Amino acid sequence: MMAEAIIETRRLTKSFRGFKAVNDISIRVEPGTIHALIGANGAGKTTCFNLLTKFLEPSAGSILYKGRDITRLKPDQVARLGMVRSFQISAVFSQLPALENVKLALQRRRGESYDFWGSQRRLEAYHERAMSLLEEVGLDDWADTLSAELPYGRKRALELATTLALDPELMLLDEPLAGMGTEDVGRTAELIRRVAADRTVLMVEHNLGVVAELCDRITVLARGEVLVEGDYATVSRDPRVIESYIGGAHHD
Ligand SMILES: Nc1ncnc2c1ncn2[C@@H]1O[C@H](COP(=O)(O)OP(=O)(O)OP(=O)(O)O)[C@@H](O)[C@H]1O
Repeated sequence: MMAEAIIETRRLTKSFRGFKAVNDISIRVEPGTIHALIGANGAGKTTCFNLLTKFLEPSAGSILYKGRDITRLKPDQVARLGMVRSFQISAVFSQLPALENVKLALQRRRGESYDFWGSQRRLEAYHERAMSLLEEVGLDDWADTLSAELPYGRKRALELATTLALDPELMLLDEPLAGMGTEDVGRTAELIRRVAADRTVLMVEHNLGVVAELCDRITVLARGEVLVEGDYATVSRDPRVIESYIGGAHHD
C-alpha cells in the first residue's frame, strides 16, 4: 500500500470563462520529498499552485491534506494545519530589522495579536528562537539590518526564515530562485535542501538545473494537464517533455 500523501489533488480543474487552465489534475506529494511542478509557460503551474494554497477556488475536483478534504478551506485555515506558502503569507516588514521580522512571525504563530508597539517585552521571549532561525538560513550576521536593506537573495532567505517560524510541515515555494544571480541561486538551493530535511517541499520552479539537483519527484504540466511524472532522469528524457519545452514558448 502506498504511504498517505501529504497533499493530493483529485481530478482538480480550474476554468476561466470556459478555458481550462488546470484540467483534471491528480497529483500526489509524498511526505519528506522535494517535489517540483514544472512546465512550459502557460502550462498551468501557477494556477495549480494557487489552487493548492487556496488562493483560487477550484471549478471541480478536490484537494486532500494528509487525507483530509481541504478543498473548501481558506488559506489561513490550511496554514494552521501545517501547510504554508512562502513569500506570500509571510509578509516581511521592510522597515524592521531582520530579527524583528522573525520574532513577529513567531508571535503570529502563537496567535498573539499584532501589537508591535506595546509588546516589546513579549517579543523578547522569542529572541533566542528567532536568532536560531536566522542562523538556519545564514542570516545571523544580518540580524540588525533593516529588511529593506538586505540584498535580494538575503531577503528571500529572510522570507524563508519567517515561513519556518510558522513551523510548516509542508512548504510551498513559488519560484524561490526567480530573479537571482548565480551565487544566490546556489546558496538558496542549498538552503532549500537544508530546510527540507525534516519537512516536505512543493515548488514551482523554472530553473531546471536546480530542479535536477534538488527534487526527488517532478510533475511536468502541459496545457493544464499532467504530462509526465517521475524523477528528473525519467522526465528529462521523455520525448513528450522535450517536445513540450521545445514546442511550447518556454523562454526562461
Ligand atoms: N485569471 C485568469 N483568467 C484567465 N485566464 C487565466 C487566468 N490565470 C491563468 N490563465 C490562463 O491559464 C493558463 C495557465 O496559466 P498559468 O499562469 O497557470 O501558467 P504557468 O504554467 O504558471 O505559466 P508561467 O510559467 O508563464 O507562469 C494560461 O493560458 C493563462 O493565460
